[in-house]
Amino acid sequence: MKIFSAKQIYEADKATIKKNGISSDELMEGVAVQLFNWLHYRIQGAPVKIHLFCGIGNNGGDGIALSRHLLEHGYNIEVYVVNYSKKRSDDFLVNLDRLKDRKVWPEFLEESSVLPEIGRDDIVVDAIFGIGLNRAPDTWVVKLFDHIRQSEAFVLSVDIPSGLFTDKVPHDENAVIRANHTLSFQVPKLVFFLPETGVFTEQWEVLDIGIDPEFLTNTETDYELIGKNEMLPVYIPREKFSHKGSHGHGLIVGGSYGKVGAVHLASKACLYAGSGLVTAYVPKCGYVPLQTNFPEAMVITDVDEEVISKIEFDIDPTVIGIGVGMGKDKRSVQALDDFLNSNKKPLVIDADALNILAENRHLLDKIPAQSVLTPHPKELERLIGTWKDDFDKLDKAKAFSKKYDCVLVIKGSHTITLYDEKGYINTTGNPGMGTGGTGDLLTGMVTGLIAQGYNPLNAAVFGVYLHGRAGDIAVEKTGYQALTASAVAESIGAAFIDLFAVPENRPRPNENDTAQE
Ligand SMILES: NC(=O)C1=CN([C@@H]2O[C@H](COP(=O)(O)OP(=O)(O)OC[C@H]3O[C@@H](n4cnc5c(N)ncnc54)[C@H](OP(=O)(O)O)[C@@H]3O)[C@@H](O)[C@H]2O)[C@H](O)CC1
Ligand SMILES: [K+]
Repeated sequence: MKIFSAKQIYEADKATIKKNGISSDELMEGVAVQLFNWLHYRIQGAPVKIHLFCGIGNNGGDGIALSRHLLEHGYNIEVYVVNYSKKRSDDFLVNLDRLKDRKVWPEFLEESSVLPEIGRDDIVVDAIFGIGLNRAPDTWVVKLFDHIRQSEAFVLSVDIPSGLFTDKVPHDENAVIRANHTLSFQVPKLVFFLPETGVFTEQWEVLDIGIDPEFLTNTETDYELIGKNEMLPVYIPREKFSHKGSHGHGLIVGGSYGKVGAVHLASKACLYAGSGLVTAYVPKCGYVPLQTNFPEAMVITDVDEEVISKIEFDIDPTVIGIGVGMGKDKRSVQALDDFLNSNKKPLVIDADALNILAENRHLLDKIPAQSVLTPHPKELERLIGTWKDDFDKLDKAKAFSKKYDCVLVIKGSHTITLYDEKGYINTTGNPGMGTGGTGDLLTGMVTGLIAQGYNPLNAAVFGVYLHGRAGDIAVEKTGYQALTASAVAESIGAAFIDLFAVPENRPRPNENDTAQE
């Protein structure tokens, strides 16, 4: 799903209005009906008090129009206009008049107003600011946000939590509404997925408000949200007469005394992701454990007992995943340097190999084009330097990806893969996956996908998706606390199968007809 900027959303509105021959008021009315249906379906006419806080622009207009529908269905509403500006949008005014025609006069809240009482069990609809926010809200409006927060009532935000910008991090975290749920129009906003700004809404959901499909299809965006629908077309089906030689050969280089398990996990994930063959290149101490515990893998050992000291082999791998459990011993730094001088194979670079690159920056010029780098936040900081906030981080990461022509995978609760100025935001995964070894699995999976013929960008985006999905499947049996990387690895197969699963509640052909008989 594409993630549009605020500017593109305004353009989409205009395109829809023109193409469908409707007015902006009609578009807003459609929005209000969608909002009403969402609420009505959930509260089913219950007499719960609903406080609607509306601004003076179109976000406020949405809230006022929703009030009318709630009123007409007998809901217990209280409407407030948060009068933060003398300006009014046309559609806000039209809807305010319609409400007044029905004998509802909202209370206008100003700086000096006594704030209304809100009960814990009430519902607050936040339609104060939408995507038109362009400066920090006034202090008295921030006090209102705080008053709403203190009430502990359920907060439903319209389009975006008020006070949240679409393209920057707010200076004051209290100057943003804390939403329990946000109903976002047509597309989610980028800020829902960044660590510093995603915290302002617990849940989000997209409402289809009928934006022109042609505009949605034809407009390129800087970010895309990645779910099953985006990954299905990327999947490369297995051909009937293919064999292990057709699915590539992944080589995993890494490990050091006490950290051979990382190579074990990465090699296993490489194979489970579909690589035809996998070889592990480890210090001598890794030979016995790998051969004993992982018979499917071939093993080549370094001349050194405990560290990687020379990366030399006489096999012809399709792709090499390097760095897991490797450590930063001087000999390994030299080995990586020498290896990069002669290597011509695609690379997936992780963990200590990234740290070595960060500390020996001349090595970055030697990585092959479209190498995949998979840093966690600390490793990323070593590579790109510190950042002011999440947006600055994305800018710096994009510049780094461009400079070194690499696919940069920024690991996090929503992992973002960057390449060629575009970001792919992952939607799978869970907090249980913050446990040792899961990063090694990702390295192995991306290596395994490249081995089979996925291009590096697709391998990174698909690998991240499948990795998270495998974690989501595994956690259902283990719970967050007991989730291990091994359990995630064992669910990689199920993550592939899940790509083709039909949702249980989708009616099968003629199922409804039969049910009526
Ligand atoms: N396709 C869609 O998604 C649709 C969305 N709709 C809704 O429209 C809003 C956006 O509405 P808009 O009127 O453009 O903006 P807001 O309602 O967010 O803000 C209103 C005006 O407030 C001013 N402003 C901005 N920041 C502040 C501030 N800190 N203090 C005071 N005033 C502020 C600003 O005007 P200025 O001229 O003063 O700068 C805003 O214009 C969207 O979020 C949806 O809810 C449509 O209903 C239909 C389609
Ligand atoms: K809002």
